Amino acid sequence: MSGACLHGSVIHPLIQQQRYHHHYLPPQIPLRPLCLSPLTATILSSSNLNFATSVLQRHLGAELASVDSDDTVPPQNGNPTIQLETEEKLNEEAAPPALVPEEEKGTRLRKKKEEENVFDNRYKLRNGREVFEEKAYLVGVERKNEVQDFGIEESLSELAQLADTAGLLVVGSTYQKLTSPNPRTYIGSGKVSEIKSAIHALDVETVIFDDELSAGQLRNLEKIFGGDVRVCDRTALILDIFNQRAATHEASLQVSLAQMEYQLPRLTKMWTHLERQAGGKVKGMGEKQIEVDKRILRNQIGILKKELESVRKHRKQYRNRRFSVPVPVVSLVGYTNAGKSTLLNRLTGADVLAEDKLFATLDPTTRRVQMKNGKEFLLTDTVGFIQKLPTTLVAAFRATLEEISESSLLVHVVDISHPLAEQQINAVDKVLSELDVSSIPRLMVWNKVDQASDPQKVRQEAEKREDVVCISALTGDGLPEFCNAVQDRLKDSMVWVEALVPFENGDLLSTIHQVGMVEKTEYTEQGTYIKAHVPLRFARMLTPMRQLCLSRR
Ligand SMILES: Nc1nc2c(ncn2[C@@H]2O[C@H](COP(=O)(O)OP(=O)(O)OP(=O)(O)O)[C@@H](O)[C@H]2O)c(=O)[nH]1
Ligand SMILES: [Mg+2]
Repeated sequence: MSGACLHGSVIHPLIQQQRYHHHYLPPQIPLRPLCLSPLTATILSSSNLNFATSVLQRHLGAELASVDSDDTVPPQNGNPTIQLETEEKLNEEAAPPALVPEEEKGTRLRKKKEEENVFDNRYKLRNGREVFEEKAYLVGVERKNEVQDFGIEESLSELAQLADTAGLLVVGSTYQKLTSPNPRTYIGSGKVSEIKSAIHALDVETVIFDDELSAGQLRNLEKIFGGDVRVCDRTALILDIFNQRAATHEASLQVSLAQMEYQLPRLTKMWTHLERQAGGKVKGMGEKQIEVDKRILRNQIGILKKELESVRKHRKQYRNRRFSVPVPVVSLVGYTNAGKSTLLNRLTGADVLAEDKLFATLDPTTRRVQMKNGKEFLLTDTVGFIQKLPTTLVAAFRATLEEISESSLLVHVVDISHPLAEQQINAVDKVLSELDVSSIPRLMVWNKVDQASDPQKVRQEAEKREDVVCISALTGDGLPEFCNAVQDRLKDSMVWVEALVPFENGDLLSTIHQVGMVEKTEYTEQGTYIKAHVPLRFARMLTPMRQLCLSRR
């Protein structure tokens, strides 16, 4: 199967066994006439059951797609699974029953039962969904003559974490030092043979490369590894996690779009499949079909983009409404697993999922932070970043990340206890530079100080630096200092005013107290005299009163 997806990990073994029939991930989008070819449409997971069922029924015909009532594979978690009756299965059923001695039948049954038990044990609950724990083998390449922030072993260990988050069981890994990747197989032929042996020895089902592979490389490697071994890359793995995690309509749309854009240049497996089926005679047919599929996918991408545009408009309107009360917006950004959601939860009592997994958050969540001094700001939690984050993914999430570009302050949350904290900071800076947010003031927060090997030393180091606050979102340590630092930074983005506010403008005065930084209040006969830092729009509203104030002097 094509390296474009790992979705097989979320469906039952009957479908697993037909893996080479799956070509790309099912878009997690509402029902619309997606006319993928029958072979292409055979990707199913319980999460998009309706979508998949309808696609299958429409394109395979109702007799080929049915909700599974097969008692050998019980529905998982109450979610019905879909069983595909592929050509092989239909042929199998058509064949006359062979005569098998009773004893042999018993042994076969026992063996089947044992196999089923092994399969059963490999169903795991990940991201709130049941997944089939495939055995994965990781492969990386260290480029000679190139200085990388993340060493190869560190990058592979992060890849293992990603694989674990996706619900795979990592059984081994390897890497190779290369001057430049092999255009056919990415790695050298010796390494390919070594991996092939490992595949057999360890029963590997998926080989994951730490770097993005071309369609040709994916195809060649799958051919060499043979059987049902699938090959995929880091991007496909991240997309698979995003697919599992997407909880809202907008996130689903964005993930679908990113998946389709990733799959478009990689639509090759169908061709291979048809070729394999008919000994190359229908090669032309396969090629034609791939063109049809590409066209369908392109149309689908267009529809998705339009739909995202409308969601984006809606979000903008919502943001504009929110801005009618101009509470400053502070966005939390940072490497995945740094503790952004934990910080938001801690400060606002929100209930955002925070867990020791990568990419726990996909959707931005905004909550109001009320400080002890009565001041307020809005805090937005965003999707985490990671090294080697493909530009297509950053682009796909641009709509969500627009929240970041419209904030008054970016708080960069760092897991300071992580051995690669510095490299993670660089990776985040790199993504931020792609988002064009360089003009927004930033504050750096060193989180998880409680977990650092020498918390005291970390605190001392932070004190030396002006732009860093040390906290523990988990224990609450340093949070008052964090809020003060946020206020100080926000002040920098405001306008300094001295104004005389007439008593009849009492509402305005209280809003200024709420959103601005008032340094002096004095009650006079003409009104309230204030000295404050206020957001620009308030400075403009206060203009006539500022003149009043000047004439008072
Ligand atoms: N020891 C310790 N653990 C923390 C702290 N802050 C967060 N964590 C843990 O770190 C893990 C990740 O936290 P999240 O808040 O989900 O991280 P995130 O940055 O939102 O991650 P993504 O949503 O994946 O980008 C969780 O297991 C938290 O409990 C901290 O200050 N100290
Ligand atoms: Mg989070």
